[in-house]
Amino acid sequence: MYLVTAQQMRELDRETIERLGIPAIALMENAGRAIAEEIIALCRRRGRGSAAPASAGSYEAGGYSVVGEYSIADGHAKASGSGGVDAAWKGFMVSDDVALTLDSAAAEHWLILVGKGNNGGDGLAAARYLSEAGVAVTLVYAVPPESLTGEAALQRDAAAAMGLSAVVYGRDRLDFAECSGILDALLGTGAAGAPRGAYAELIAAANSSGKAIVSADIPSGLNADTGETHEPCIHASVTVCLAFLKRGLLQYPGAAAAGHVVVRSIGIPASLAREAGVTTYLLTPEVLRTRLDVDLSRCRSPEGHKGTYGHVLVAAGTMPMSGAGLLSARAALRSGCGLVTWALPQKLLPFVIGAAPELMLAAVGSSPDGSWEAGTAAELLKLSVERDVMAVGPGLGRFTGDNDWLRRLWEETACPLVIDADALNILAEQDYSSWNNRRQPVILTPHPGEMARLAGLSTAEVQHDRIGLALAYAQEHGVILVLKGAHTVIATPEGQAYVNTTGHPGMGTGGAGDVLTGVISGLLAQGLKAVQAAAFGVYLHGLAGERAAYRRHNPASLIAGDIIEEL
Ligand SMILES: NC(=O)C1=CN([C@@H]2O[C@H](COP(=O)(O)OP(=O)(O)OC[C@H]3O[C@@H](n4cnc5c(N)ncnc54)[C@H](OP(=O)(O)O)[C@@H]3O)[C@@H](O)[C@H]2O)[C@@H](O)CC1
Ligand SMILES: [K+]
Repeated sequence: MYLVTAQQMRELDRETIERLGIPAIALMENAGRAIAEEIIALCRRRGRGSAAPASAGSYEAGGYSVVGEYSIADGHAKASGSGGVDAAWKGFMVSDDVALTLDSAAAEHWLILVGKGNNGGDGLAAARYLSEAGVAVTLVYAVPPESLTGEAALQRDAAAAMGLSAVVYGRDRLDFAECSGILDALLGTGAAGAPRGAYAELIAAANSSGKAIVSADIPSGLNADTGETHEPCIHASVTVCLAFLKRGLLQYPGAAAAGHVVVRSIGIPASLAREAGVTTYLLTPEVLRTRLDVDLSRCRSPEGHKGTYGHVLVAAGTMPMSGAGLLSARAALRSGCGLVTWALPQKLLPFVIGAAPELMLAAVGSSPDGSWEAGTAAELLKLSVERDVMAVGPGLGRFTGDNDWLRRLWEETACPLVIDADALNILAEQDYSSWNNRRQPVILTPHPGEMARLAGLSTAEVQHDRIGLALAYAQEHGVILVLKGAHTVIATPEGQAYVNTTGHPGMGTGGAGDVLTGVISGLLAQGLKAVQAAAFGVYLHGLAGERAAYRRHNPASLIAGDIIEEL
């Protein structure tokens, strides 16, 4: 599933209209119908006492979900809002337009908040379809209807010709308490800055009404690219995103404001996005399989042995943070690699022997306090010769000469490197673009604080547009970047980005990142390419976190070791 910016969306709209010759009004009709169908589906679910959309084709994590029109389970197209028809043959049958049929329509009254642009036009089209389904609607124009132009004006006239009731905000009486739901069609991808005037007042009133809100395309007040929420911003139950998923709907806080996101086709072919060079994707099983060529079954050869599945070297852990190394090393084992060697300061050895009997231990250095030393680089380089990947950083601490230490590993190891935690902090002090001889890929796995140090930004600036930053950093530095946090972003030096939605808020616990480092390293050792290992590792780590959270009486009890056990 593609992720697009507002600018890319405008270009794809234009391509569809100008090159394919599909009239803009047809796209708007499709959008209006899709929105109406999702409102009816929401009304039905409310009637059944459930607020969540159907699960077919949905990618869900921690209360956030994206629902597509295609089932990821079987690859068959499924209309996400349709109710289904009895397939058994009972002679000649005529069925109604099920997706636009609502038994409880008489109990519904929706306010349609209409903005001046095409987003408002989508809302007006949706209002007609809802009215046809028997739902009472009242159009609430944010601006005088005469100021609408183009397709939105056509929709205004069609709604008026159908006799739909309409009020103009600020001129006519309006009572949110009288409605059963609100369609937010105020601002879409053409919005600029914080909502102004009547738009701001309507958004604030809608939010405080306590009614269910469905947003057309994006919640009004959201920056469609960055996920920044302006003041005010609609807090939707459902967002019916049109044609392609907008980046801002996946990035927090926008992802929280959007509620459940349903992506609906409106007649813009996906092939246009590919031709236009859109290279940002939602990380789904389908994307893993088809774009990244990952074998999701993780099939193992009947003739395989431990040598078949690769050998990870983990350089990690100090006396006060030995657990970080242990978690990474154990996670690498659980990811399916054949062997894991944990290189650790000599002094730690007696304390960790037996902690995970499956691990091989390699004591390095001779510091009396169990910290790392610059001289261990030579020992690690020797160890790395027989290994397929080196993971460096978890629980490493800082030490004299650590800059040169990391530089040697970077320049002299002949295997892929996964760099995490304090090794990232070391890197942040370097102009490592001048480092040489790196032929094998490097994967950096920063959390937002580490990313801030790497990029010379504040954490808030990192979080402002995680996708944009990850893409820019990975391309500039020639690394695969795994920007951790809610909806981890994986960006490649070639300019692709994948946004993951597996995971659970309970995973915000010490050591969860160390586990991820181990998983990615273990997958690399098994022969996955760097981008495959990074993306699949993040995806599996999130799934394991979800399973671990659901096993607990309360997800807050989740600890990093639980994630390893669910891998
Ligand atoms: N054929 C197509 O293109 C298709 C488009 N589609 C739909 O169109 C949407 C994009 O439509 P759009 O480009 O017309 O912009 P849109 O978001 O409706 O609003 C822009 C208007 O709002 C105003 N305004 C701006 N910022 C403001 C603010 N902060 N506070 C207050 N007002 C503000 C601004 O007015 P101005 O200030 O310039 O007078 C401007 O006129 C897209 O999200 C999708 O829903 C789909 O149906 C597919 C086919
Ligand atoms: K909207």
